[in-house]
Amino acid sequence: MLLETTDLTKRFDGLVAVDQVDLSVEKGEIQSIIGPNGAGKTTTFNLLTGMLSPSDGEIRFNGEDITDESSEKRVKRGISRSFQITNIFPELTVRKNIRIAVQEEYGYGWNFWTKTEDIPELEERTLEIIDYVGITADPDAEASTLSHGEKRLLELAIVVARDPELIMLDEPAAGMSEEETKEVVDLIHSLNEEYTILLIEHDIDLIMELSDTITVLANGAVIAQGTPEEVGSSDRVQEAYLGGEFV
Ligand SMILES: Nc1ncnc2c1ncn2[C@@H]1O[C@H](COP(=O)(O)OP(=O)(O)OP(=O)(O)O)[C@@H](O)[C@H]1O
Repeated sequence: MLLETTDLTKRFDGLVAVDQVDLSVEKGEIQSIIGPNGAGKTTTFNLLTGMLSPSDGEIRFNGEDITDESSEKRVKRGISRSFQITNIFPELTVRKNIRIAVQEEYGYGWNFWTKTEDIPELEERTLEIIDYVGITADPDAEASTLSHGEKRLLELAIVVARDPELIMLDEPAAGMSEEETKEVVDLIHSLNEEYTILLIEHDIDLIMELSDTITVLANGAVIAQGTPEEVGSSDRVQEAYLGGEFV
């Protein structure tokens, strides 16, 4: 198992946002975490990336206990999360945004004044990633000038640059047109040839199409886990979604 949690729990004062969640993410799969608003999806992601510390429970990655590790250490282990665009430096070019992540991965460290344009391996890797992710925008364009869809691609390029094993995607299709959503589906499929994917998403069609496994949360707890077919036919899931979506 690539990623596993046991009894993962997060309490905020009186509220149990994540309630004894057992997750198992297998190497090579696409797993989705779904659930109504406030179900605990984002909090679970924050626990997995180390942005929040659990109140209880354990997180293991490749069999090792990472429950108390820093976010940066988890990134080094290969857990990389795509935030909704917030990883991007808007005033820097597409190329520079990616190169900063490549630099960090290659151990050069970075600051705004480091001259790295002259290091061929960084430039080569940067261009390779632009090509792999399918960014068609001008690499020398300022990130702030990109369309929403292109920004999401840039965000993914930054994630890929950290050479992850597990890519965590936070609503990858949010704010995208139907056409762009199709492209995201294709991109996630092709990312999955190399990486394990864990995603949070509200778009049920996209989830049913992409997922090998779905974990459904409601009020912080797991109410169903299984293939899209299994989860879609669960009465508890139908109830949690007030009928509708899965029918
Ligand atoms: N820092 C916090 N302090 C207090 N309560 C919080 C905090 N973060 C989240 N919560 C609460 O925990 C519960 C779970 O929230 P969370 O954001 O994880 O749900 P979600 O499934 O991601 O929802 P959405 O689909 O709306 O993004 C909610 O009731 C939320 O109000």
